[in-house]
Amino acid sequence: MWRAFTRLIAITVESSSSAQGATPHRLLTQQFQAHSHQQINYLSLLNNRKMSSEKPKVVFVLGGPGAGKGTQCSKIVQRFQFTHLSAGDLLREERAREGSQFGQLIEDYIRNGQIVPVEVTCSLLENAMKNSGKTRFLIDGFPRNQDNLDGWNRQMDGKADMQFVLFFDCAEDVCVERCLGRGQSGSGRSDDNMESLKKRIQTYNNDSLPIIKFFEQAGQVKTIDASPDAEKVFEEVERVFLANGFQ
Ligand SMILES: Nc1ncnc2c1ncn2[C@@H]1O[C@H](COP(=O)(O)OP(=O)(O)OP(=O)(O)O)[C@@H](O)[C@H]1O
Ligand SMILES: Nc1ccn([C@@H]2O[C@H](COP(=O)(O)O)[C@@H](O)[C@H]2O)c(=O)n1
Repeated sequence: MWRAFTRLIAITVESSSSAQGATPHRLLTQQFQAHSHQQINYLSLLNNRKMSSEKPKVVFVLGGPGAGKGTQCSKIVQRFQFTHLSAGDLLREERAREGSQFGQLIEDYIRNGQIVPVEVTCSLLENAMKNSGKTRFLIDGFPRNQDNLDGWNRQMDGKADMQFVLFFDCAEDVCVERCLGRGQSGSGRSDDNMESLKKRIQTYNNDSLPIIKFFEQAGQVKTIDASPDAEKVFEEVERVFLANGFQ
């Protein structure tokens, strides 16, 4: 049944432009919701370790595609005691995992620059948090839309303390240039190309920016100018972490 479902997804993506009033995302999500309930539990079963008794501290790291989130997270990990969990990396790992029931679904969403249903992503994040045995996390590229945010609140309620949102503010043309540069240097990513980038940027503007605005209104966003070189950007990042009590 699942194979039939994933085939259906591929067909849906191809043919959805002709479907009246139905975006590829809406169709993919509807198909996912209709079939996912019995499939999803195995992700929760992958790990039955308990989280450490200390409630984990979480920093959400957001910004446009290619803004430099991953680059800065590596620097934060070196300087402060944080564990970096990239939602995109976890999804790519799950896509590549032999026997994964979500591989094709994830690939379809990634190639189309759309956001994978939160049940998959949040389970991957929670499992990774548990597996690490650590208590300070940079959660990079999440929450990316309302579904991500609602899913996190549902699944992680009372299980983690969000400290702040680190927002890398970067002009669209700079983001595009960085992603294309990354593609040319052999990232191997199926979405570091102009066609996917247009969709990723659209998703970012339509779905991710409202989430950043929501956190901003709650006074939880630390905005960093991501346009200078990576060392300069990190000077600002370091200041934010020190000012928030991290050593
Ligand atoms: N401040 C910077 N100046 C110039 N290039 C940068 C800077 N930061 C990162 N880069 C380069 O830009 C590309 C994208 O960076 P990175 O992978 O960190 O972005 P990202 O925000 O994590 O991207 P994505 O959301 O697509 O995963 C990489 O090739 C990286 O080396
Ligand atoms: N919360 C998320 C994060 C990512 N994705 C998908 O992965 C793609 C790549 O993400 P990066 O952060 O590594 O750029 C992204 O375009 C989405 O398709 C997701 O679905 N949900």
